[in-house]
This record gives sequence, structure tokens and C-alpha cells, in this order.
Amino acid sequence: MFPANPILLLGLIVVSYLVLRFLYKSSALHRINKWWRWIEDRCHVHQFYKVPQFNEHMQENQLYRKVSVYLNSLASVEDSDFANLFSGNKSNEINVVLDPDQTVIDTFLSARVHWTNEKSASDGSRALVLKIRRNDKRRILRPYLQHIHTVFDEMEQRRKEVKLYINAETDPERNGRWRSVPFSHPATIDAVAMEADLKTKVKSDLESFLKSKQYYHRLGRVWKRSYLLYGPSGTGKSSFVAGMAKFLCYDVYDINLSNVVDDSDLKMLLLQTTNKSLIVIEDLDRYLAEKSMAVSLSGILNFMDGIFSCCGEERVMVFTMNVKDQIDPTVLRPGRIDVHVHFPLCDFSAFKNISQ
Ligand SMILES: Nc1ncnc2c1ncn2[C@@H]1O[C@H](COP(=O)(O)OP(=O)(O)OP(=O)(O)O)[C@@H](O)[C@H]1O
Repeated sequence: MFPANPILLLGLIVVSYLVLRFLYKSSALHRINKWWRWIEDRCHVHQFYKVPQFNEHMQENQLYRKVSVYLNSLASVEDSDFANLFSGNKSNEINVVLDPDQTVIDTFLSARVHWTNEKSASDGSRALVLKIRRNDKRRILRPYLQHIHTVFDEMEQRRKEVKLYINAETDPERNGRWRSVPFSHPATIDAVAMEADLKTKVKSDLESFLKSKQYYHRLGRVWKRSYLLYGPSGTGKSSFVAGMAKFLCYDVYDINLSNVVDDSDLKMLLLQTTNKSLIVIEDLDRYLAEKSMAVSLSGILNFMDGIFSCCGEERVMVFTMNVKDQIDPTVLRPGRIDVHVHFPLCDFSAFKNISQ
């Protein structure tokens, strides 16, 4: 099959290499692939769905915004012939935005869909037009739109600036009102020195919590999880809380129990927190040991697991303590505390990690 003459064989290899190099350099393979897809598309009946930028009352269509953010995040946007480059909100962030009349291809559950960015010649308004094969429509349309919603929500969550809310106000008139500041704590979970296995376990526990909405709903449970971080002072508990908030991209509500007037004030504070938040009470053991607590033990128990703690979802509660041995076991029972994380005094390897 191959020429016996070595010179001919060498010539054949060189020519094949040059042909392949030419095809690759001239984007001919890319073009052939495009033409093939074009021919293939002509062989199917399609259905079109328009997502206009504005409704008939000229209000912005939220779905348009979601689809547009979703499409601009796809790697295939970069394959379109024209795309615009914009700087993003964060430094080093560059956004690729589809130009009018450009088409981007997406794949979902092995079906290919096309989105075209249309601009109306009459009023300049835009619309995104979804082209989907009629055969795939029933199977993928709804799950695909749901997928776009989910991806959009995740992206928004990652992009938003995390805030720290504090109930620091001692003025009785204003007590119970949250004050917010940008949360700029430099700690990350990775930067906290602790046993590697334990860190991995906590990270994967947080990750699976984020994905467990259906699981909690199926069991009829509120989508929340509580952590107890305990160990001597100065062992990294507060830093770990900051790392958790950053990892989850949740706002932090730091409850200072000294500024809480009574049980119902604590209730109000909780009711005024938002979903997707991390609610922290530091040094709970010290507070529970105080003789003259403004908030009763039952107030604390209800805060952790009572009926009003269920108003809202996707919340993580974190309590820190120096020691948990003297604590009333009802405070620590499962449901009130789901995960216990011990922060021992630094050993030599942890010390090395911190001081690096
Ligand atoms: N394991 C650790 N990993 C990284 N940094 C640590 C660690 N332990 C302590 N530090 C550093 O020591 C300082 C105190 O840590 P942090 O406030 O997180 O401790 P804490 O356990 O919350 O203390 P307290 O109980 O007194 O509030 C911080 O600057 C933190 O960066």
C-alpha cells in the first residue's frame, strides 16, 4: 500500500504535512465544519422562539437579560465572527458580548440549539431568537430554559459583592436594624491552616449543601445547615467563617448578642436576614455562661431551629465557641448543629503553613 521507495515515502509524508498545515492555518477545517452544520441544519424542521428585550409596556424582559448573560458566558461566543470586548466590574475581568445578527451555538442534552442576536431596524430594540429542532423541542425546551435560569443565578451569586451586616446599633430606637459594609476580609478557606482531610470534608459539605435544594425540599426540611467551630482563642475560627462566606459568596450577618434586647428582638433580626446568607454568632459559650442574659436559652434554641428560623432558605448558620463541654446538650443536638469542626492549637506543620 505504501510506496516501497523511501524517497517517495518521505515525499508523501512531507506533502501530507503541508496539506494539513494549510488546512489548519487557513481555518479551512473550521469552515468545512460550519458548512457541514449548515447543510445538516437545512435537513431538519426548526421551531423559533423570540425573547424580546422589552415587553409591550416597554419594561425590560428579565428573561432577555438572563439569556443574554448566559450566552455571553459561553465559550462558543468566541467562535462567532464578531463579538465585542468590554471590561467587567472586577479588575482583569473581560466580557465577550455577541454583536447584533451574530449566531451562537449551544449544546444541551446532546441537542444543538442556535441563538441569534437580532436588532429591530425600526426602534433599535433587540431580541434573542432561539432556533431549536422540532424533534428536540419537547425533550429539551423546558429543561434548557431551567438550565439557563440556574446558570444565571449561579453567575449572579459569584459576581455580587459580599456584604457584612452587623447589629452594632445600641440606640434603642434603632436597635435590631442591620448595618452593612463591604466584606473585605482577606481570609479564604484555603489560607486557614487546619488538617487537610477536615478542610476537604468541610468544603465538600458546603458544596453539596449548595446543590441540595431538591433534596431538602423532598424531605420537607428547610434548606439550611449549621456549623459549630470550636477551639481555643486565636486558632482561626473567625478567619474560617470569613473563608466560608467567600467560598459560598453569601452575605454575612454577624449577630452581636450584647446588642440584642430580648428574644423577640433576636427573632426580628433573623427575620430581617436574606436568603443565601451566612448567619454568625461568635463566642456563644461565653454568652450562655453569663448570668444576666437578655436573650433566654429558649430564645437561642428557637433561633437555631424554631419555626421562625424556617422563614427563608439557603442559609448557613455558624456558631463559634472556645469549649463545648459545658454546653447544654439541647443546643448541640443534630438539626441545631449539623457539623462540628474542631480548631486545636497550632501544631508545628500548621504553624509552618501560617508563617509561610
Ligand atoms: N489556623 C489558622 N490559620 C490561619 N491563620 C490563623 C490560624 N489560627 C490563627 N490564625 C491567625 O491568627 C489571628 C486570630 O485568628 P482568629 O481571629 O481567626 O481566631 P479565633 O479562633 O476566631 O479567635 P477568637 O476565639 O479569640 O475569636 C488571625 O490573624 C488569623 O489569621
